[in-house]
Amino acid sequence: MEKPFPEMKNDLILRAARGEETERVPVWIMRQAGRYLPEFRKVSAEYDFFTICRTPELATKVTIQPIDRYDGLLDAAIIFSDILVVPQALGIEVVMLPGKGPHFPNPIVDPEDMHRRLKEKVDVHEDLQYVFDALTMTRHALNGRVPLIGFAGGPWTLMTYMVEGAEKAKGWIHKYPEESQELLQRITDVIVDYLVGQVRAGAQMLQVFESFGGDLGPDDFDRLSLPYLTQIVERVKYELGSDAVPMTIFAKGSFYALDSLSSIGYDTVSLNWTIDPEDAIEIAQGRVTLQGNLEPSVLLGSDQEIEVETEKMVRRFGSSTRYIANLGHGILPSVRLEAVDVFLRTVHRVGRRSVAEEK
Ligand SMILES: Cc1c2[nH]c(c1CCC(=O)O)Cc1[nH]c(c(CCC(=O)O)c1C)Cc1[nH]c(c(CCC(=O)O)c1C)Cc1[nH]c(c(C)c1CCC(=O)O)C2
Repeated sequence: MEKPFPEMKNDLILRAARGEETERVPVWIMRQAGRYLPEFRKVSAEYDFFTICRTPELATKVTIQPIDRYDGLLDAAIIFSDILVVPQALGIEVVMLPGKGPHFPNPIVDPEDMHRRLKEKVDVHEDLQYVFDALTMTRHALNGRVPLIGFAGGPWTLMTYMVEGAEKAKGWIHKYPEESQELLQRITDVIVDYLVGQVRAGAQMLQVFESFGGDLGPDDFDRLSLPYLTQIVERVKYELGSDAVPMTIFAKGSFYALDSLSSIGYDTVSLNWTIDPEDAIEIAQGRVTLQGNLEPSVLLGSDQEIEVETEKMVRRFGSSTRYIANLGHGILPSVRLEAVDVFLRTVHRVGRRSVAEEK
């Protein structure tokens, strides 16, 4: 018998994602385990990025770092990993260049190359078991303090990386339209198994990062991203049961797709700062919980500015009970520790459920 997971002491974010009433607006920060934390920099000076991902003890440790530092202020942990572990599982090499980001030494150059090099059958329990182990270990170590979020990259975003960037990816969709759909489908199939495995291992909420969604215009998004994002949510919920786990879609910059993204089965839609809260609420019509969307560089400003901008954001979203506060993208590495504290405390202060009534 496996050890049961600890009882939850704070499930605010899960309730908000499902559209239930919450006492206050929940908050977490994309990339909250990262370089702005001195304790993270210490670990990352000692171990290579993917070594941390592949070592459950290390992944658990860094996942919990922000939860400890901002004790009682964050309402979720997100497992320390990267969206690029899926291309690795498909057989494509990825290295993380410190301070520069991901690098693909041998990107896929054409369909023939894809057929030759892409692994035909990926068994996520063989290639990505280390993520599942990290999730199980972290879920126990969190001891019910906050829910644990699992994640994957969106197919269009991963394809862009695998063929070496947006220009090449757009070249593919015009030069090799059928094989592009094949590549997107093959990536999607792995993502579905991967997300299902994450939930079985202990993830309590899932987020799909279609970070390069905004590179596509509305028509291309409908062809190259939306069908796969739809498959992901439908198939994961089919496998696990539709109430098993709330799912968030973050298609960064694809504000034009908010209506469709609100109607394909995701519980939460994460927004960046290119859409006004009022417009988002109007389009979403209560079908989904909205998450976001502070411009991350606000956290580079003074405490006072952070407080003003955060308060404005929470009040603007606040008339919607279906809201989770976050940044519009990942936290920047040069953000001060105190700035994060101000952001979180402001959400706690302004986001009490009286906000809606005050308006
Ligand atoms: C596009 C993307 C990637 N990775 C991810 C995305 C989607 C989100 C987004 O749009 O930003 C997702 C991701 N990457 C990381 C997490 C961990 C959990 C968390 O949010 O705290 C998550 C959720 C760790 C990481 N992933 C990376 C770091 C920094 C590693 C380091 O240099 O020490 C961390 C903590 C590296 C990474 N990984 C990636 C890039 C572009 C970079 C370099 C840019 C950067 O450094 O911020 C690919």
